[in-house]
Amino acid sequence: MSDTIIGLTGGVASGKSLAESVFRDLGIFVADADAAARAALAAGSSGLAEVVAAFGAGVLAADGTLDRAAMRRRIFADAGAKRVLEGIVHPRVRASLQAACQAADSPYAVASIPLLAEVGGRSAYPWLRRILVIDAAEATRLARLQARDGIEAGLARRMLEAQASRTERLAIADDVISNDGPPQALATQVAALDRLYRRLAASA
Ligand SMILES: CC(C)(COP(=O)(O)OP(=O)(O)OC[C@H]1O[C@@H](n2cnc3c(N)ncnc32)[C@H](O)[C@@H]1O)[C@@H](O)C(=O)NCCC(=O)NCCS
Ligand SMILES: Nc1ncnc2c1ncn2[C@@H]1O[C@H](COP(=O)(O)OP(=O)(O)OP(=O)(O)O)[C@@H](O)[C@H]1O
Repeated sequence: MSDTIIGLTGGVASGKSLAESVFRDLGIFVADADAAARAALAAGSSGLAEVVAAFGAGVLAADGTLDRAAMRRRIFADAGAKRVLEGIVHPRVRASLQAACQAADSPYAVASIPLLAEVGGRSAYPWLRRILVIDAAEATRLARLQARDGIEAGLARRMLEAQASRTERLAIADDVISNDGPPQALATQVAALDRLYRRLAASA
C-alpha cells in the first residue's frame, strides 16, 4: 500500500523506459499509462463499447478488436475525434494508474505518464506527490529516436513537434533528470531521487 506516487514523464525518446527499468531494479513498482490505455480499449471492455458507440462499428477490425492503426490515423487527422477518444480513455487510465500504484507494496510507486504535460499536469493528476521529468536536448532525442526506430529525420522531427515543448514539460517538474550523458549517469540520478522518495514516503 503506497500513498507516495511519483509521476514520471518526458518527451519521446527522452529515456523514460530506461529510467523505469532503473526504478524497477531498485525494487520500486512502476505503472505505465500506455499499457493502461491499451487495457482500457481491450476486447470486451466497457471502453471499447463506448468507442464503438461514439465512432461506429467501422473502427473494429474483422476479429472484433480495435483497429488501432485506423484509429491513430483518424485522431491525428481530426482534433474532435481525438478529444472524444481521450474523453473515453483518459479517465480510465487515471483510475487504473492510481489503483495500481496505491496497491503497490514498494515504499513508493512510480506512474509513468508520457503525455502528462499535454493533459494538464498536476491538475489532471492531483494525487501525484511529485513530478519527475526526464530531460534531454532535442538533438539527442532526435538521434536516439532515429537510431531506435529506424525512421527518417523528418518523421522524428514531426513526432517531437506534436508533443509539448521542453519548456512546457519542465514547467511542471519538481525533479529533473538530465539524460544527455551515458546511461550510467541517468542511473546515478535515479538512485539519488530514489533516496529522496523513500524519505518522503517514510515521513508521509
Ligand atoms: C489512437 C490509438 C488507438 C493508436 O494506437 P497505436 O497502438 O497505433 O499507437 P500508440 O498507442 O502506441 O501511440 C503511438 C504514439 O502516438 C502518440 N499518441 C497516442 N495518443 C495520443 C494522444 N491522445 N495525444 C498525443 N499523442 C498521442 C504517442 O506519442 C504514442 O507514442 C492509441 O494511441 C490511443 O488509444 N490513444 C488515445 C489514448 C491516449 O491518449 N493514449 C496516450 C497514453 S495515456
Ligand atoms: N543515456 C543514454 N545513452 C545512450 N542511449 C540512450 C540513453 N538513454 C536512452 N537511450 C536510448 O535512446 C532510446 C530512447 O530511450 P527510451 O526508449 O528509454 O525513451 P522513452 O522516453 O521511453 O521513449 P518513448 O517516448 O518512445 O517511449 C532507446 O533506444 C535507448 O536505449
